[in-house]
Amino acid sequence: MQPARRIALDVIMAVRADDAYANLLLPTALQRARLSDADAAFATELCYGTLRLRGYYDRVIALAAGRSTDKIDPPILDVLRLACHQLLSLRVADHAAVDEAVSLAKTVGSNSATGFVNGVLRTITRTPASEWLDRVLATATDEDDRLAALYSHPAWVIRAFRQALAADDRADELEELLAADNVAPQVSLVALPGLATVEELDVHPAAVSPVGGILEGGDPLAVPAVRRGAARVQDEGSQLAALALSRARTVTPGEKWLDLCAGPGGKAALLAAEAAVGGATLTAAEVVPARAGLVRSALSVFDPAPEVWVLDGTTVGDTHPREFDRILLDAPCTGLGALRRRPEARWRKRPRDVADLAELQLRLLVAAAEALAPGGLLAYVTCSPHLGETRVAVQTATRRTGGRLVPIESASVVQSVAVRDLDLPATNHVQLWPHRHGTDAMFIQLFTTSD
Ligand SMILES: C[S@@+](CC[C@H](N)C(=O)[O-])C[C@H]1O[C@@H](n2cnc3c(N)ncnc32)[C@H](O)[C@@H]1O
Repeated sequence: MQPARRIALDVIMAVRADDAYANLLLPTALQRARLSDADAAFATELCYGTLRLRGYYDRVIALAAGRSTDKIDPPILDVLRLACHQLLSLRVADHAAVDEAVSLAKTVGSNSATGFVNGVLRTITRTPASEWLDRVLATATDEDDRLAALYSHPAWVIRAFRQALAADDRADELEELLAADNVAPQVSLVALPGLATVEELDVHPAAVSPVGGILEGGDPLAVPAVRRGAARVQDEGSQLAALALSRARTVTPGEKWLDLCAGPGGKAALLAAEAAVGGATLTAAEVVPARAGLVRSALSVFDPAPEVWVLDGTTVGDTHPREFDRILLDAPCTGLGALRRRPEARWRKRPRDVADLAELQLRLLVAAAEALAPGGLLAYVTCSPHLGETRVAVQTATRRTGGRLVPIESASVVQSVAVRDLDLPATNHVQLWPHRHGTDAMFIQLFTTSD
């Protein structure tokens, strides 16, 4: 049995059974197995590809097996999904994919299950991949179901994306967005100002960020600036979000900045660098102690290192009223804007998560508003384009703060920071998109106060 397939199956099963995160589990598993670069790349493609396209493969499996996938033993279903990815997307030789799947099935199921896997996969191999697609699409009940099948997204996520795109007058870009979610992003790096330069990273030019670059393959730790903590892996949308706050206006030395939801510390590191260059002081807060530890380690490259508080951000208005000149609220959110880099996330989130998170986002926004000094700047950021977490949150927070929080035109700020024309619509906020900007779908709204 090939170790790449074994590792991929183990990770896929852990994601399903234990709510594990593939992007945390897989690198450790690969390191432990000491695979060659080629085998590690194969295991990664098998694992991420299978998790992403699970929705489509389940439809093929149901047709080939003649039964609904919830009637299939979950570990056996995982084996079938893994084989589907090889047969339908990677065009691995039929016999290799089927024989290896049967061997894997023996380790997780009964003899009859092994026969079942063999039978279902032989059925799949008898029909070309393009015809399976036609057959699956023929079963679609409506347009949302067709898109759900074709792009392997839950239908409720498709509806949320359609609404968010329509609100930006981009309704006709839905399929481009869904397709972009199924392509693994390139690795982008940020050079922390004052500690490293983009030139010394020796990488390809960034798509939009003035402090970023793109690493085309290879290990980020091979870049010396990354090894010494002066550069980090960071999505370019996140870079623009942090810079929108730090560069919206000139920094006055002595300004006090707060990153209210800082874990694991990516934006905090960029803000700390910007603060140090401008003579401001950053404090980072995070409610989960272990994540506050990650923030501390992200900030340990600075001397002096910014303070990190373990703090429930919803209380900051009471404990630190009118104290901070700039606040970043990178709110806990569904992460629907980062589906490219979190292959299993689309299947894990539920519509009710949006409602729970929206309430927390509002409480954090209201608290941040109270902690903001008169005339200060607040950046509300999510890596989700869901309107409930973006525009609706902004409108509700504006009301709930009795008008103290005043949205300011953010598109021109973000555009002025970016290195190329972002073609942003004339809206108050900024919504970035993977298919347009090559970034996660970050939402950015800057606010000031009315007093
Ligand atoms: C979207 S992440 C922030 C990502 C971070 N800014 C970065 O760039 O690395 C949101 C963070 O908010 C934290 N969080 C959730 N509820 C919080 C609360 N009530 N107060 C402070 N932090 C909270 C989560 O634990 C999570 O680490």
